[in-house]
Amino acid sequence: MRFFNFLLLQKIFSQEIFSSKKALEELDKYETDLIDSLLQQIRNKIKQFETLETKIENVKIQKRKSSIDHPIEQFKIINRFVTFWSILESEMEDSLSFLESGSAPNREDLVGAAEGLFRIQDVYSLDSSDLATGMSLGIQNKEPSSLTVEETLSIGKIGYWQSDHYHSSLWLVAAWKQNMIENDSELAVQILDHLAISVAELGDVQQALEITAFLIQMRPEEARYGRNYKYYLGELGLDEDSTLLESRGMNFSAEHLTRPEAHYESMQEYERLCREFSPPHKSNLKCFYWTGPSPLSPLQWAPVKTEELHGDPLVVQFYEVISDEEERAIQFLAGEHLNRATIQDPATGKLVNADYRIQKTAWLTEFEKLDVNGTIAKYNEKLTKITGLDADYAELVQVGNYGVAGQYEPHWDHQSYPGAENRWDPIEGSRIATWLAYMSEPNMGGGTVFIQAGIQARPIRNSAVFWYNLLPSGESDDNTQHAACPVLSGTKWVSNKWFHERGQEFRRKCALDEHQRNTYL
Ligand SMILES: O=C(O)CCC(=O)C(=O)O
Ligand SMILES: [Fe+2]
Repeated sequence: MRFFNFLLLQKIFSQEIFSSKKALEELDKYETDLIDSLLQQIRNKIKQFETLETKIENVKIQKRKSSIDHPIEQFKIINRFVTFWSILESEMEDSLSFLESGSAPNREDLVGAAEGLFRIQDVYSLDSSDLATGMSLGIQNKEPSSLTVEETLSIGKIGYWQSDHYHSSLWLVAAWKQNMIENDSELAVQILDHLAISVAELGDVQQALEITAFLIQMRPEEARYGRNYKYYLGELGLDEDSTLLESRGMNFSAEHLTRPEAHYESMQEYERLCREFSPPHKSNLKCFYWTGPSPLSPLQWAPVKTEELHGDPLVVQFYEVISDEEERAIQFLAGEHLNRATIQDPATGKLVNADYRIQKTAWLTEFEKLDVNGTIAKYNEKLTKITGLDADYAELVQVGNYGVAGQYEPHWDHQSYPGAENRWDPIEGSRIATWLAYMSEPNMGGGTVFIQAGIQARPIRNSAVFWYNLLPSGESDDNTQHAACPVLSGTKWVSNKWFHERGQEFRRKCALDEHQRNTYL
């Protein structure tokens, strides 16, 4: 249409217009076409914008109904920024400055969010289909978040591209089940294409063969499926005429597939303890009001509600030791300093992200410019009064905020355990004790488990867990290995204070017996 008008226009303007009626008639015709063409273009744009409007409205409605505390919602928002908003931006022919700023989520965030879902489903034994179609996960007054088939498929594909065929199979089967209802053949092909390869990679060639048979029916023109089919037949020692040994119809499954071996020894125990939502009652433990480690440090703060969580190693939880205002202030101060927790790569010496720790941390000094009320100094002072250890001989307050399914796998806080390469700084000594305060309460998950002690400390707001990493002799207490369970839903803020050995000599006298255990606070 446009091209036609252009030719006509060229013809008209190659002559004088006012001096001939014919030229005017042609101009008139051109204008009629121009009007039709413009109206058509505007109508197309309106239709396109109406479709966009519906899409955006749907996101708006969905956001209102669901909570960002839900891990599925966390995946969805990152996915929207990586896929949806950027496409929308080009359709709107207008740029969304946030997307160009470089701070918008990227593919790495999307992979991290999908891996977070893999982690919580493993640790808490959750089924992919249940997660995809909506589980409340302790979030009240909001609808459980669910995924579209496309989103479930994209989680499966992320697993696939990460060569994590176990999780890709679980999510692709979930997508397949969802798509049985919607019955979109293009999506069906994509799901089965990835699923066949994933299950074959895990050794289930029989199922790969059956899936490929369906793919051949759906896309006979795709030669690759024929080749794969032959390959799987060969693997199974069957010839082309043999009928399939099993026929599960279209009920593909991944339940029988086994998860690859854990990559560290204490993983099973870590996961078991994290799953213990209501811990077994231990009758030999006490609750009491802790009135301070007298006589060296007489109580100056207040009697503290204390619960023994374990006797040896001694682990206690102090309740109501941090106020809401203090929590808010510390979270605010940490805000601008939060950085992804890193570890030193032993090979290169560079700081790198570690998958075993999904958390952002910030170190707070007593001299933060924005700390107008001296919150950090007062906090340190309080810790000294409660624990009897000198907070001047300790690291700065470390504040941590966990990300999607954030966790910290089993570790020791001190470095003098057997096999540790670098013992602690000879001047400051090792981390004698840990104060771990919970500054928010996740809806589900996010407890701290102690592997050898076999306990889970609940992340209860305003409370703190305290334990000694070293025996009174100064030797390492190897039974203090602990881990942060993945946050299943909600937000987890913690703050740590690591007291060092030096400077505590008169506050915590060392024992003469090398093996004496910690029996008092
Ligand atoms: O967040 C937790 O529950 C534990 C954190 C921890 O162990 C650490 O930061 O060293
Ligand atoms: Fe720790």
